[in-house]
Amino acid sequence: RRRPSFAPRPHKANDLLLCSKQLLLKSIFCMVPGQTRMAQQPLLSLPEFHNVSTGALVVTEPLNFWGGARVKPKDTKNSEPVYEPATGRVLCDMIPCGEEEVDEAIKSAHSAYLKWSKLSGMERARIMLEAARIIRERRDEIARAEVANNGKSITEAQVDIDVAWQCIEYYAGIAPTLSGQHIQLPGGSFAYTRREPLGVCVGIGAWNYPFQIAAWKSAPALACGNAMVFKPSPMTPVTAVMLAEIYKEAGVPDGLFNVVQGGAETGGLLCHHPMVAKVSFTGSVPTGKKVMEMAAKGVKQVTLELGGKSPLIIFKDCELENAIKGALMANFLTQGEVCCNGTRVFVQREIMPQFLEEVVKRTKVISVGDPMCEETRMGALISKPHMEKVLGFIKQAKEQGAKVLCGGERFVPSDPKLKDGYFVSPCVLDNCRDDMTCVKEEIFGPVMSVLPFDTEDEVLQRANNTTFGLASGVFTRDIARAHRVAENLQAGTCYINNYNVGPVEVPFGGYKMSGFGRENGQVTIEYYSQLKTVVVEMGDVESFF
Ligand SMILES: NC(=O)c1ccc[n+]([C@@H]2O[C@H](COP(=O)([O-])OP(=O)(O)OC[C@H]3O[C@@H](n4cnc5c(N)ncnc54)[C@H](O)[C@@H]3O)[C@@H](O)[C@H]2O)c1
Ligand SMILES: C[N+](C)(C)CCCC=O
Repeated sequence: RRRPSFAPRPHKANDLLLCSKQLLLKSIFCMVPGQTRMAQQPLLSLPEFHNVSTGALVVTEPLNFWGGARVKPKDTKNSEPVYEPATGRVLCDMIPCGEEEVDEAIKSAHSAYLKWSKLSGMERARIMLEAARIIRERRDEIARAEVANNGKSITEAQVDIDVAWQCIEYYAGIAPTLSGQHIQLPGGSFAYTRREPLGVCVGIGAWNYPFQIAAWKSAPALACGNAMVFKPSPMTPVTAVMLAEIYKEAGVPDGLFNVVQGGAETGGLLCHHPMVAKVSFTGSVPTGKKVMEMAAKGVKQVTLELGGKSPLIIFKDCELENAIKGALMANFLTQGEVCCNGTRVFVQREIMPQFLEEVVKRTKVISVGDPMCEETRMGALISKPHMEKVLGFIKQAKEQGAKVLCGGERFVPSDPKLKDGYFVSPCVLDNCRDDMTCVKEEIFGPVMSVLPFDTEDEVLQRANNTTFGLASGVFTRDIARAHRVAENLQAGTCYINNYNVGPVEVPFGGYKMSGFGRENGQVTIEYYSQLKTVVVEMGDVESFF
């Protein structure tokens, strides 16, 4: 399978016929490649996602992957149902890996690491570029699987998949440039440094960006010559294994990127395993602390990408139209389930009425509904308990004195198949104070808390008055103020006159309890490699003894 990079996949006549038939019937049936008629058996196995619609997907194939193939779970007794957020229907079972399976996956990764780490950066890059190309080619089927599993809108999922292949492409570009330093020493002696891989790295993911997180972790790891065992969230087990298959198809050695399914117990087995050199974790602060503790026992390196409660500061001299768009982007992507969301929106008092009027008007018209539809802008929350938690935060906010300007309720779309979906109408809260729970805690739902402020000093102090430090944002036309505010905000990212843009060239990560280490950008190479110093004596040994 070697097509020129970025060449579109050639359509076969049958493909076109089947696609148009499928669109006409608007239903999902099992297709066998090359067949001219559709079988009457409802789908679905993973390779046939192309036109999948909400409520139609059932995933039955094994979701573990090591040794270059999908692996059936050894024991199904701890199996958990995984729900499709838009319908509340069971999508598949998540069957956690036990000790023996985790050990097999890690050993498989180690044997691949021994081969992969001996390749040159150019050789690794070629394979990674091929993986990026395949993801690009299969963007829509991966995005559809992601939507079925996560509930976000197809438009956003497509962007997530694009970011994933861009990330792999970016680190493929960096792989050949990894190099050390040459240091001259007296008498012709010298030293040099080598940037070497760490070995087997573990990636543990959250459920909000399942495929993208797997790419953000594996791309720099593989570029540096490591192997990876990745554990997705038990709520989103479906798409990481697609990435594993794509890496395999691109030509990585069997075992280089592996997927084990499971929750806390499986995560613990990974963190404790003696053959693991590093754990890169994305998730909540409490779990991050546990991961760090477990990794500390084996003195393993750790990257922690944790939660946030980020401030977005809107000064009265801003370009208001952009500030409003920025506030919407800062709060409502992925149903508000985004770690770096700017959920504390500080608005300078003089422009508060115009800001609120416009932001509420636009929030009310956000189309919430079937996430597979191109027109939908907000899908369903990840789970019923999570939806209830978000609604609980809104109820508590009202009790504490906040005023709901719009949304904040369970939403039941008119389409009957979505009646049990986990939809919440996007919510804007006014009359907020810094001491309210909705302003202090990460809600991880479509809830924007708006807070008035008067001066720059005051807002900086309030913006920084949090244990989190993932992201921040400022809207102003005053260039000096923008950079001054960026300098003084205690956060790993500060967006000036925009929010939630995430090019893969740009490092991403937290300050304070939002974690440490970085993903994306050149700097992440340092988190997936170690530096060896080689000292070369050209003369005789001078001994004191
Ligand atoms: N900073 C970032 O880049 C980023 C990105 C996405 C999500 N998040 C954060 O993630 C959180 C939401 O995700 P979540 O609910 O999946 O988080 P979570 O902490 O509950 O779970 C994250 C992952 O950790 C695993 N896990 C749970 N207990 C474990 C243990 N004891 N040992 C090892 N692994 C364990 C889970 O199975 C899951 O794969 C939010 O706080 C959000 O802000 C951060
Ligand atoms: C919204 N961004 C910029 C893609 C970041 C997503 C990171 C994870 O929640």
